[in-house]
Amino acid sequence: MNDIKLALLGSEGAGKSAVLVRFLTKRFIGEYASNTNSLYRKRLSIDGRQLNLEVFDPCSQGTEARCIVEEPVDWADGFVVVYNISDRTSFINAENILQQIREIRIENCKGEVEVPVCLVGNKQDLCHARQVCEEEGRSLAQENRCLFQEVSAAESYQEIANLFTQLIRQVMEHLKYRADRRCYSSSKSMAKLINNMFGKRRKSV
Ligand SMILES: Nc1nc2c(ncn2[C@@H]2O[C@H](COP(=O)(O)OP(=O)(O)OP(=O)(O)O)[C@@H](O)[C@H]2O)c(=O)[nH]1
Repeated sequence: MNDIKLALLGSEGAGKSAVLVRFLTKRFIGEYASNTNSLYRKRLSIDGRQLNLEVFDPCSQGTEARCIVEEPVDWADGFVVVYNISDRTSFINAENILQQIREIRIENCKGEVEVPVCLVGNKQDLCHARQVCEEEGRSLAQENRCLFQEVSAAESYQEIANLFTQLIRQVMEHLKYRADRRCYSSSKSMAKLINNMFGKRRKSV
């Protein structure tokens, strides 16, 4: 059974909880308590594989502060960064968060910076009040090599489900790649060790 840990990041009120709850329950619930950190758990089956999904939805008051972002960046295997298409400030904040994810991963993961991320432009139903065009979201996602989708947690489920599924697939591949690399490098060190122990002796025979 795979364990997949995701973190939701974004401005206060961007609709992080709404997007997540839509994915987990197919329902839209208008209001959520926003003054606590929440950890959601669900068992899923994707491509025939059973997984335990954990999603951290941090209390976003003051998400701009780097210390709030740092904790989930260390913990998570993948990220969902949400902004509100009718709020440019939330888009600028999403841009900063993507940058912070990169910086913190560089600092903490010794160069292993590629981590699956999806950028979500929420509240697509408010397009009459749009402040961020879809193209801007797409190009920010391209710059950061992440998935991108505009959605409306209030009105639709399918796009959100597709996006999470794609992200979870990327996370599973990423975890496998990391495990293979660990395996390869430990078998390389084992080969080196064996060589050191026996190689020299063989030479002197
Ligand atoms: N019109 C519209 N409103 C939405 C949508 N998604 C969420 N909302 C509303 O936006 C407000 C904030 O939603 P939340 O899901 O609590 O946002 P959040 O990012 O988790 O907020 P914090 O927990 O405060 O950080 C609520 O009033 C939701 O009902 C959407 O797709 N369309």
